[in-house]
This record gives sequence, structure tokens and C-alpha cells, in this order.
Amino acid sequence: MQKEMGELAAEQHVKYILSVEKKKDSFEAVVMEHLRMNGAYWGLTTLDLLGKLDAVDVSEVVSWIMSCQHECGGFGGNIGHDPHMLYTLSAVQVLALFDKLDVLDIDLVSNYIAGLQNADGSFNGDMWGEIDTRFSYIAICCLSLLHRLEKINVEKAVDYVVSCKNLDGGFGCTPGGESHAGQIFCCVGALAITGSLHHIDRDLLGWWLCERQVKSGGLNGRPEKLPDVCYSWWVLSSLIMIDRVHWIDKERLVKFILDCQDKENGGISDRPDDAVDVFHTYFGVAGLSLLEYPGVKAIDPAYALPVNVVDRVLIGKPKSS
Ligand SMILES: CN(C(=O)[C@H](Cc1cnc[nH]1)NC(=O)OCc1ccccc1)[C@@H](Cc1ccccc1)C(=O)N[C@@H](Cc1ccc(O)cc1)C(=O)NO
Ligand SMILES: [Zn+2]
Repeated sequence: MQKEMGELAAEQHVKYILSVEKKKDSFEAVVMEHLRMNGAYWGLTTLDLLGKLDAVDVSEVVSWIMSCQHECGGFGGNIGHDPHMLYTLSAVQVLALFDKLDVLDIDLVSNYIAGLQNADGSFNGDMWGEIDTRFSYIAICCLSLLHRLEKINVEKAVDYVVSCKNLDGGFGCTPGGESHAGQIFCCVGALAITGSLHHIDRDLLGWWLCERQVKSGGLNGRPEKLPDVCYSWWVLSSLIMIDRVHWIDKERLVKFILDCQDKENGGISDRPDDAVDVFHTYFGVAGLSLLEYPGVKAIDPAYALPVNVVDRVLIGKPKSS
């Protein structure tokens, strides 16, 4: 039956995610081939948020993930692809989802990440040396999940992130870089995980963030830009971490996300009537989770993983025998 506008077509989105996992020759699969490790994280976290992670073959996914690991400890975006921070975090996050972190040589992976820190506290994305606050977040999030934060200089890592704070209260990818919602998520997330949120002016940054909401209810990434579902994550998770989420209209944002669904074939697009993809399906469902939408599991705004997964990994529970 035709669902009225304001409903999450959860079963359709589950079917869509499972279909993308299967199709190897689709346009999306080819375009995203080098990002396949990220795609696994987006798709599988969506399934878990919708309570359907048991629909996948764990051992098949785990062996594929491990076949992407290099002897240096880092993971590539697909089999045979060069290792990079981006894919290493996604691999760790997926293994955490499955409660399979014990398949990892934890010290090998954490030495790979720690080896990418520079003297000024910043991080390179890989051996080619691109520096970006994205990689500060990835290093801190990953090492926190692996209980190996002591392998890096956390104080210098925090100092570098703070050095990227702008006069508008936001953060850029390097010192002096323009404020952008994605970079703000990375910097706020890194500070949240290291217990360093006191460096943030919550009202100033909260104002910049709540100004991202446009009349349609959607959020954009920078002033004057179009709204985009993935910013429902980058902006919203940042607002929640600094306790200013009440400054936006949550109902209208829910409506914007629901309007971006393809309710027949499943999937969520960046804005209404655009083509759906796994990336925006994940960030749409994750956004609804942050908005406490019924039927969606709670997600942790800093770790971008279901709360029950974060609790299990950080607090740890005796492994079920
Ligand atoms: C690499 N990438 C992006 O650059 C997206 C593109 C986009 C989607 N909607 C609007 N633009 N942008 C993006 O993730 O921006 C958020 C962001 C920017 C900087 C830092 C962190 C997050 C997306 C993939 C994508 C490409 C093209 C179209 C859809 C998805 C992506 O992998 N984003 C990564 C974060 C990221 C962002 C930028 C990068 O250069 C690399 C990685 C992520 O979300 N990991 O979980
Ligand atoms: Zn987007």
C-alpha cells in the first residue's frame, strides 16, 4: 500500500542495501569500487540501525575485510588497493559492529595509525603525507575503539585540532582553512572522544551550525549552499556533541530526510528526487537516529556507531564463551 509521505520505508532501505552489496557491476558499485570499505561501513551500519544486521553473512564480510589489510597494518578501500586511514577506520568500525575485533592484530593496526602522526600533532592520511583534520578524527576514533590511545601524543593531537579553529567558531581542514560542516564534525568528534570539548565556544559554534538549516528544513554544509541529507549527520552530530541541538527545528529536518527517500525501490538521496546511494542512505538513517526517530536504534554522535556497539567495545563485556 502507498505509505503517506512522512514514514520511513525501512524494509525497502534494507532490501536496497542488501541488493547493492550483491550487485558488483552496477554503476554505483563501479564508481564506489575504490571506496568499497567505506561502502561496507555505510551499508552495514544502516542495517544495524534498522535491526537487520543478521541479514548478512558475517564470516564472508570479515574474510573480505581482512583480505584488504596490508602487512603494514593499514587497510585499503578494496582488495589490492593501497592502505589509508580512511579505510582502516571503516574496517575497524565494521569489525566492531560484528563484535569481531578479536580477529585483528590490535598492535599492528594501532602502530600503523600512530606512525602517521607528525611532530606538530597533526596526522597524514597515508604514506604520501596529505594532512587534514579528517585524519586527526580518524586516528583518535580508531585508537579509542582499539584501546590504544596511549600510542599517540593526544595532547599534541588536540593542540593541532584547536589550531584549526576559526573566528566563526568552526573548523577547517588545516590552520586557516574555511569552516565546513564535515571538518567541524571531525574536529568536534576528536575533541569529544579526548574529553577536550572545553576548547569550544558552544554558543558561537552552535550558532554557525544552526544557521545551516534552510527553509525546507534540510541542513547545508556552508552558508548559501543547498541542503543535503548527509549534512543531517555532519551538522546534527556536532550540535548534539556541544549540546545545542535544541537550536534547530527537528521536526522539519525529519520531514526533509523522509522526503529524500525512494519509497518504491529503497534508498535515500542527497535531496528530493535525486538518485539514491548507499552513502546518503546511511547518513539519512543515522540522522533520523540522532533525531530519535521511532524504530531506529540509537547511534553515538562521536563514534558514528550504534550506542550498544560503542558500549560493548569501550566498556567491554566478558566475551560470551
Ligand atoms: C569522499 N566523499 C565526499 O567527498 C562526500 C561527497 C559529498 C556527498 N554529499 C556532498 N558531497 N563529501 C563528504 O563526505 O563531505 C563531508 C566531509 C567533508 C570533509 C571532512 C569530513 C566529511 C564521500 C564519498 C562520496 C563521494 C561522492 C559522492 C557521495 C559520497 C566520503 O567517502 N566521505 C567520507 C569522509 C570524507 C570526506 C571528504 C574526503 O575527501 C574523504 C572522505 C565519509 O563520509 N566516510 O565515512
Ligand atoms: Zn551529501
